[in-house]
Amino acid sequence: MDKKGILLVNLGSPKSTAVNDVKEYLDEFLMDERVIDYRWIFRALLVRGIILNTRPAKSAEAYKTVWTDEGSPLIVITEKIKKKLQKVVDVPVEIGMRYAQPSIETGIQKLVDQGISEIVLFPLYPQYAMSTTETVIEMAEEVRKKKFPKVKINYIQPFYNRDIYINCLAESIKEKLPENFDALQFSYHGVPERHIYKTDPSKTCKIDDANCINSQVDTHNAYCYRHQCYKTTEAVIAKMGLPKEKTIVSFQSRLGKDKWIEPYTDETLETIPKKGVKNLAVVCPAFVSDCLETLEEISVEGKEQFLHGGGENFHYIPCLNDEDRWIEVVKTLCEEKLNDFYLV
Ligand SMILES: C=CC1=C(C)c2cc3[nH]c(cc4nc(cc5[nH]c(cc1n2)c(C)c5CCC(=O)O)C(CCC(=O)O)=C4C)c(C)c3C=C
Ligand SMILES: [Fe+2]
Ligand SMILES: [Fe+2]
Repeated sequence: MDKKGILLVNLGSPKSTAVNDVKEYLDEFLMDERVIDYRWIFRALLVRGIILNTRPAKSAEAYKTVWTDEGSPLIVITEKIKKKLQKVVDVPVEIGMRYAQPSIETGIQKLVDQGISEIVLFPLYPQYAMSTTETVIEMAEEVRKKKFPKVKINYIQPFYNRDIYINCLAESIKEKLPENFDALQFSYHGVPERHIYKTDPSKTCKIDDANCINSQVDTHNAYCYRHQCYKTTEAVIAKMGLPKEKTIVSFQSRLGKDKWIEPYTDETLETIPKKGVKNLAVVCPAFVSDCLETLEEISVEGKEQFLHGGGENFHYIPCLNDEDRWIEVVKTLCEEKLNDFYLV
């Protein structure tokens, strides 16, 4: 019987808050053709000729505000998830990051060193996107073919609509919601709009905007990131018994001048107080672990934008992180794949 193991994959962080380390990380990240999907020469001109001249210093300052004694929150939390999962499953668990260290290759190597030849790889993103799930799988396959051709990898699919995840997220939000709030905002990481019309044609958004965001449309292509975000939202608020009128969906972290999927979180935060939303709770379900984008961009910058727009109380709801109920979900999703190895 082949020995099995689990690899949890997250996005990754710079190795320190030094500007040069942030620059190295951003170079690897933004030169990924699934993140900035221009032809190599145009991507290099944009990233190395423009973005990397100014962004690393700005991002390094932002990272300093969230960095902990143990390191980047994203890495520290992913390690905590690994440790808790390891206590409840009977196969070895390792972590790997799509960018920087520990890399996906390092994670696979650690499993192989323990005699493992069948790996369940879990991209820790609830919704599918070219710049998340797809690039993780591409990288893992590249590494596997080049360095570990005898290893089999079974990939966990996006779980944006799985009942066990929805129940877990709904319960977690419910527990953390303040007593009085005018609206609950779901802020998802954005992507350039063209990303949802791209990649493999079977994964492309094929319907108009209104239907894409209408989560009732079941015939919609299962791999549209925007649609999956609306599906997650709809399922969670149904589970919580929250009226749709009390919820807002928006997309954060826009970079550059291209059109990204709308509405934008920063603009929404500035304008909703004028529409009567004075007490706001915000949750970020594109992330399973807190990171720069939630702890700085939402909790600090987002709060300022909301207060500046006339808001009064801003309440950030943390990600699932290493909550026990989330570890149970991770365990279940991993065990499903460990058990169906021969069905793929
Ligand atoms: C074109 C640029 C980007 C796309 C597309 C993108 C998609 C995307 N990203 C995440 C999750 C995370 N992104 C994080 C940081 C981050 N993202 C971008 C750019 C794009 N992301 C940049 C330049 C950065 C670095 C920070 C900065 O300079 O602003 C993080 C946090 C990492 C950390 O160390 O804490 C996460 C997580 C998703 C889910 C996604 C598409 C759906
Ligand atoms: Fe990002
Ligand atoms: Fe769509």
